[in-house]
Amino acid sequence: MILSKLFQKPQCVIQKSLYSTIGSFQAPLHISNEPIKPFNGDSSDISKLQEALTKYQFKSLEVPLIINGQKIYKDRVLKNHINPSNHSQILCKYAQATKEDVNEAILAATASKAKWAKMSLDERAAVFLKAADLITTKYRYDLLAATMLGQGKNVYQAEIDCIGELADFFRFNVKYAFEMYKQQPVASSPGVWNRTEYRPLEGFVYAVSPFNFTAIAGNLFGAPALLGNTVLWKPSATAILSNYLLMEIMIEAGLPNGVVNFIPGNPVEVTETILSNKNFAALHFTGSTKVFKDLCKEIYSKDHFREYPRIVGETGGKNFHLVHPSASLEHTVLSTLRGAFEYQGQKCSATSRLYLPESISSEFIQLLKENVKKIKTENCSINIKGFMGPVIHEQSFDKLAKAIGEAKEDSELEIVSGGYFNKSNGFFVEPTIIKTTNPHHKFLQQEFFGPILTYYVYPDSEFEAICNIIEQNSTYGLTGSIFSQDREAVIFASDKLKYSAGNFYINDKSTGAVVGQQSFGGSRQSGTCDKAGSASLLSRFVSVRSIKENFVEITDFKYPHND
Ligand SMILES: NC(=O)c1ccc[n+]([C@@H]2O[C@H](COP(=O)([O-])OP(=O)(O)OC[C@H]3O[C@@H](n4cnc5c(N)ncnc54)[C@H](O)[C@@H]3O)[C@@H](O)[C@H]2O)c1
Ligand SMILES: N[C@@H](CCC=O)C(=O)O
Repeated sequence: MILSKLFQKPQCVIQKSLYSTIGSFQAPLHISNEPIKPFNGDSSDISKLQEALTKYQFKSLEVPLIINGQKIYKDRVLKNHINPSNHSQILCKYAQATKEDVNEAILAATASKAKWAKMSLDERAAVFLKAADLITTKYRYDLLAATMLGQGKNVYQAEIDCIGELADFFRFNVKYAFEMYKQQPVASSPGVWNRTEYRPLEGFVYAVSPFNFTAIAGNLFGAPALLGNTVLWKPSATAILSNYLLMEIMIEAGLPNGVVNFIPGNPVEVTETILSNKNFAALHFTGSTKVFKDLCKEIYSKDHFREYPRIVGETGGKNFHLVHPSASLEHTVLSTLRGAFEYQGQKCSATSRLYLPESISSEFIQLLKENVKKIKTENCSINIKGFMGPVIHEQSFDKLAKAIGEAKEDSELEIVSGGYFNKSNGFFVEPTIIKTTNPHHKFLQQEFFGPILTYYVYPDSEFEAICNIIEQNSTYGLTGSIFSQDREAVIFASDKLKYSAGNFYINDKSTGAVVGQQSFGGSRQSGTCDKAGSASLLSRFVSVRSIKENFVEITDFKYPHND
């Protein structure tokens, strides 16, 4: 159907602008962070959530591809999205895109581009503001349930993700886009008028999203689309349920057909087809460092693209908590527990390495162990009050079990708490604390992406030396925290660790960036540091054009100095 449209006889008529603004608009003034529900007693919230959880557990949904607004399911290879808390439960079956589907999606993105790009920002923004309102009202409990069931989150982790952060991304991106459009030349010479245009990129954007945050998936397709780009979105195989629901919400919010095309599928095959098209203009990726590096290599190996592709990637982390002897003990212990074990350590920002001064290390670890022992790994969709659920899939479970097995054999490592795992029902790994005597040990450098916290004890007198060691071992550069009541120590660490963390926290845990408050991202092996939740990220998806209009006509080619 789309192919025939594309090859109709071209009509060189000046297409009457369908959209013209007769007003200069601004983003709604009330844009602020979405309030987070505490789920600590309001029975109506909890009963609505439980109703949604029941609905989605037994819905056995069929998830189609969505290309040019058309749902495609029939005759496609189907895969299961299972519940990681109860892996015998299939949450949905989803269609896998074929090569032909991907090419259809490219045609749809190409065909819908002109109209979407020609819409004024306020028209495009309205779709995302509407979506944010649908997310935080009509579909709030559905999205929570889908994220809890499909990605193994407890209700609080789901609430800060698929409700708070997702709505914040959509709303604050609108605010940032209007502010960006307002950035105009600061001068025009006499008889000249200079303007700046923020064109969308000339081709289509490829969005590739991770399993662990529904919000990140929304931002990966949403930020480019808001600016007039059209997108092919490949979701993670272990986030299908929530991601499909989000796509449905976007359609209800008025997203025109073809602007975002939902194409789950074999990531290698989907990518290969996309990168073979010259109109590929940008990769918007979040995921592991290895995958991102492979994608970059593949993109750089090709020279057929019409424009230099923009590559925006947020990847792995090995985030530190550095504790100074002056730190407030209980606050630091509890912050470390949250940073390391909330969402089972499956945050790119999770605290996975800890540096303790000798003078407080025993008391610190004792208090940490006492609190960790209160944590039960369980199905947090059944026990709404649960703290810790499963890891996302068997591959992750086996990787973590292997690491724990290695720790038991390594003379430089000692498991001081946890070390247990069981995948008979769900992929459950206990919160595990490991001590190392080697400040350069690989357990202090390698990302496990699970509930494993490794710590090293340093002599109190060697605070500066440990800062140097942390800097030296920071192949990643995502997040990090200093806990200290000593201002000079904070200043020293902040300076010495300037490039060890793109998000640097003082007396707070290494997770939990909030859109509009701490834009998120890091450099080194953690990504391109384009800072999700900021105007700088949006700038990566526009192709700026400078316009100079001259009102004065010349009457001679000579310049004043010519004779
Ligand atoms: N820096 C950040 O903001 C951030 C946020 C979330 C997750 N992460 C990182 O992501 C990882 C966890 O997420 P994950 O397990 O979903 O990551 P992943 O790299 O396994 O998958 C991410 C996406 O890449 C796709 N993919 C996998 N192999 C591919 C290939 N060869 N070609 C094209 N696409 C491919 C997957 O299908 C998925 O959609 C961790 O390393 C974590 O640190 C980083
Ligand atoms: N932005 C989130 C982490 C996202 C990666 O997984 C945080 O700051 O905790």
